[in-house]
Amino acid sequence: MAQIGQILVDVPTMQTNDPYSYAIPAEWEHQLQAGMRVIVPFGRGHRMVDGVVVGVSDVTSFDGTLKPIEAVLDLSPVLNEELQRLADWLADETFAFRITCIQTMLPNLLKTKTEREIAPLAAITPAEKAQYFPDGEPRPFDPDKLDDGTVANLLKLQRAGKVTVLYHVKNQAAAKTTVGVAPLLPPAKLAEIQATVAKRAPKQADLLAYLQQMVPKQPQPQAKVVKAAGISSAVINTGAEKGWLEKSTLEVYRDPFHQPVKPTQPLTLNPDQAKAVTAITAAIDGDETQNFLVEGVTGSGKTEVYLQSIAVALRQKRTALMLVPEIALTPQMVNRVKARFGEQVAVLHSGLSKGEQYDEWRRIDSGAATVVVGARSAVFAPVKNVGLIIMDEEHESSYKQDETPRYHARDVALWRGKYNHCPVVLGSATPSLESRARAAKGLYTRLVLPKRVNDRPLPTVHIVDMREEMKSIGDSDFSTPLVSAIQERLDRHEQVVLMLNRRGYSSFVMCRDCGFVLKCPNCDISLTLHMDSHSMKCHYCGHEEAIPKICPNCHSHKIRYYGTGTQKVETALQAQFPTARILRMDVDSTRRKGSHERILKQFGNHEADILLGTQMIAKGLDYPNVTLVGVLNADTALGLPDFRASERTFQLLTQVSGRAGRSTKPGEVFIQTFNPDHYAIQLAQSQDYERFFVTEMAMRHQGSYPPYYFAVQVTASHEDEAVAAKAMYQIVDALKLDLSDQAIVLGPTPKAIARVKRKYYYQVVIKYKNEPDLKAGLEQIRQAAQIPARHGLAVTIDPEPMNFM
Ligand SMILES: Nc1ncnc2c1ncn2[C@@H]1O[C@H](COP(=O)(O)OP(=O)(O)OP(=O)(O)O)[C@@H](O)[C@H]1O
Ligand SMILES: [Zn+2]
Repeated sequence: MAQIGQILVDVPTMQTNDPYSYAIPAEWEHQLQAGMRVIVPFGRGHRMVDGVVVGVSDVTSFDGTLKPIEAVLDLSPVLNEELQRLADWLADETFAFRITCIQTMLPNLLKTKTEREIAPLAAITPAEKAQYFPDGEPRPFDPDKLDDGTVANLLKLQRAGKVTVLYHVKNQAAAKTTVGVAPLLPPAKLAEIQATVAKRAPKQADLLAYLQQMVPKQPQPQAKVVKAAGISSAVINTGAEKGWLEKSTLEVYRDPFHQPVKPTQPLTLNPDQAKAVTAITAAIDGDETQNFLVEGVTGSGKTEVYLQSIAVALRQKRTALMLVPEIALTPQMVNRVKARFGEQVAVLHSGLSKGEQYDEWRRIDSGAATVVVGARSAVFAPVKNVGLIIMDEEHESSYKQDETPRYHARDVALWRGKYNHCPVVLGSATPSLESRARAAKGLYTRLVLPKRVNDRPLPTVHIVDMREEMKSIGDSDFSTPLVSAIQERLDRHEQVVLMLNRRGYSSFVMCRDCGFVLKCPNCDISLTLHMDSHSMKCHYCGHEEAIPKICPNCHSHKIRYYGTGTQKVETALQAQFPTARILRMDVDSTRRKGSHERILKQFGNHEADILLGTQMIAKGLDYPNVTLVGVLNADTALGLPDFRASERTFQLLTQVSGRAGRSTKPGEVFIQTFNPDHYAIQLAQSQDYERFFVTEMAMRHQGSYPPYYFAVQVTASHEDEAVAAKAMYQIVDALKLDLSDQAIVLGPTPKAIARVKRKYYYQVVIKYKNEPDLKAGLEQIRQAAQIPARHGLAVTIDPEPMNFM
């Protein structure tokens, strides 16, 4: 009996979305499993491409045309059964290629070309070790270069847990290294030499003294040795020449969360928290899948509810997955989880090197890590036997992926909850309308934490009408009441958080004579002035050019800056409060790795009085000394042509307000706005989520928007505007929608920013209640969009657009 493998090849096109059959070479028979990666010849030219096994079946004989699998990259599946099913579902849901979905789910290291080694494990017998690892060291593993018998035997050892396969990135250029120093001689010997050189070369004696108290074979960074021993690096070189010490290359571990954290014990829950934990516990124990929406005001202690629920899952020998919006912005949350659960916590985030990511992934896959914390893509972590999935700040739009596959982590979490028979807990102070509406329908059980812990009050929120303020403060960005509130805090040594939703120095540059605005040559967007780099930048494509001194259009010298950015406000703020220590946090100040954490840590240590930032400072911060929050421009989002503009504004204002007065000192908030009567701003003032929900739902109903309607956004882009537009009209025709009452079509229209990176974007938004043929229709469009005749035309389908822009 022979076997054939069903292989999805890594060639994301329509024709290859279904697996191809390949003959399984004899040595891999009954070894090859679904979820393993392979290399196969593809197409007429027999070009070698990567692929993933999705099925294996027995056949009596091969059809003569079947090509054989060229090589097998894994000894065991990198995608377990659950993740394989998830990939199928994901491809279906998001109109993406199956191979693209699989690639999205794997850690980066497994996506790149890697070198493999096979290494002995403790369980190996001396005889086996002698046979396969003659020098006792791991050996390169390339099944292609080994004879079939050896491969088969190594596979057997692997299944018996006696060997393991290690992956190395070929290009380790990204790894940060430094010079390490370790003693080569035992301490007694070093002491002996020290005595002989003490008079003649006191610096060498110092080095020898230091080396004696080092742990053998544990290199320390050279810089550290130089400093601690009080010597120069020339002395280290002498030591190396004389054979006292050995230099080596040390990899610097760059995980900002690797610092040890002080362990914490569970807190005594207040009655609302206890009720929530009890309900979640019952669902972890129960057979039916039950999902929850934890709606808790800012500072109500949601984290403690999560942590104690995770503990319940762990006690049952199950695992837990916790999603956070963005790891870099939530170091406090990661530390809290680590402080409670220690070594068994794995953290997945983009700040890790590929190797570190892969190490964490493997700790999860092997079951060594039982609690996983990570941002959006961590929802694909290979945790098994999941007992609980938590999604903190569930309303955050960063949970939705903006590129293919356009998935929402919430939907993936719900799918995995069902698969694992475990509850999904969505938590927020300001749940998304979708989630709150589903809770109202009974799809989620609502758990409410209506008060802050220890009955601390919510902050007092003031609305500042900037239309009035402008009369006295001119074009300053700070209203009179905000200025005196900041001064008060500085006098009392308390801390201030200021939010401004625009980075850069000013918004745009305009000529006062001819009205010319400097725009990006590639995109339909004006360029932003950046003072730190002394240039004009496009926030969409990264285009950068010099700041104009005269108008490029009319050559007038009256070219001026308009609008406000974080850099400009920082300068103005410093001028107003010369002694205040200010930290700025925006995309520009946090470009370097680890800078988010550093800024937040500095602020947490009260090394600064004011933290000024974009909306990235609104999330999760829990600093007891912050008693004042100021929002400089509450209106930025309100003006956008986005049906979620009010929701986003309400959420952002409520979240950022929630940073004030979280400990014993009460908090105060000033919201500067030109729309003081807008309901989103008024209700953010009273921090009344329920009223906002009811009001906004009425608006959505009136406008036939989600969550009353489902929506799909189809986009076509091409360098030629006419091609993009025409494609959109053809697509709408082809869909044959029932426009009588089930579907509403908006467009085709150019997108809000019609041109990005030299391509024109046209879109259509289809809102529908129940359109049974829509999915099949869209699937067809996806296929039609692949026709080579339409070269350069890209069609994308977003099944749950975050906005219609
Ligand atoms: N039962 C409790 N007893 C005492 N302190 C508690 C208790 N629960 C939580 N806390 C403390 O209250 C503070 C606020 O809790 P936490 O940060 O979890 O709030 P949150 O609901 O997540 O708020 P936000 O949505 O604003 O981030 C924390 O410092 C936490 O340690
Ligand atoms: Zn641009």
